[in-house]
Amino acid sequence: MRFLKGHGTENDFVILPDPDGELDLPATLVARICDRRAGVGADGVLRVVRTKQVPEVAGQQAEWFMDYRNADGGMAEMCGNGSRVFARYLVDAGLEGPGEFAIATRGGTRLVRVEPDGEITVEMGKPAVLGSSVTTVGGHEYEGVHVDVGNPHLACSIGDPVVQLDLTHQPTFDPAVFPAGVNIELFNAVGPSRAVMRVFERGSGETRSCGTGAVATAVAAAALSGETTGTWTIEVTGGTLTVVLDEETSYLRGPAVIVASGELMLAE
Ligand SMILES: N[C@@H](CCC[C@H](N)C(=O)O)C(=O)O
Repeated sequence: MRFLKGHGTENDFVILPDPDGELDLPATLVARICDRRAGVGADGVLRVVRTKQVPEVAGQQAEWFMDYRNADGGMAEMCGNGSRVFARYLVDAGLEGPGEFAIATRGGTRLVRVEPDGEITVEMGKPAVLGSSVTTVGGHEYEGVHVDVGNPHLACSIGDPVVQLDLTHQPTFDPAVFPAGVNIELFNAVGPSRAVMRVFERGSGETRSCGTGAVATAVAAAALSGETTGTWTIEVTGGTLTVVLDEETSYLRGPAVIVASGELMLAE
């Protein structure tokens, strides 16, 4: 099985080209591929399949479907960094031209644009603010904003420096609010339009970046000053992302690179 490896601000993915939808990809195989010692190692898998081959998304107006899986093999609706890496692969492979095109995701169709400097912008849709909830990290309880970016987030502005947090264990969350689990962002607002964020992702643990989480963080950070729009710089462990919030939608911009390709020996 051919694979490629790529990342967006060090949120890393194994890319599996499967244009005709022939690949059987059970959760156990995804988990083995993502294993950082016994597999290739990644935060998730991006299966590249023609939209028309997948009944659940076949109605979307996009040639290619990003079948995203978390490192534990679970499916998620959307992945912001993965969308950029997916777009980078499509352009590098000559499957889409450079410029603007749509991709299908479980969270709906997303427009992507390759910028002149090589960064990629993804239109992320209008984030939904659904109230507040709490999490406990290292014995400290933090309140945050429940934001849906296609997938669920709890974005918490905290007084403690995020660099000091211990995110080696699953933070607590309220299963009544998040019955399907949640991605948890902890952030410090460090300027008028800038925040430093760490994240514990559903199905992947702490990652060095999360694109949907950066959008959720921008929404929560803006809300602190009573705003719903603006351009935010989100510093993550693996780099820097830019989030634009406007009245109708949101945009995520950042780098996306392919770093390797090869032949996968793992099989079910
Ligand atoms: N890293 C991603 C989000 C991946 C999905 C998430 N773990 C979930 O389960 O919702 C991003 O860049 O958005």
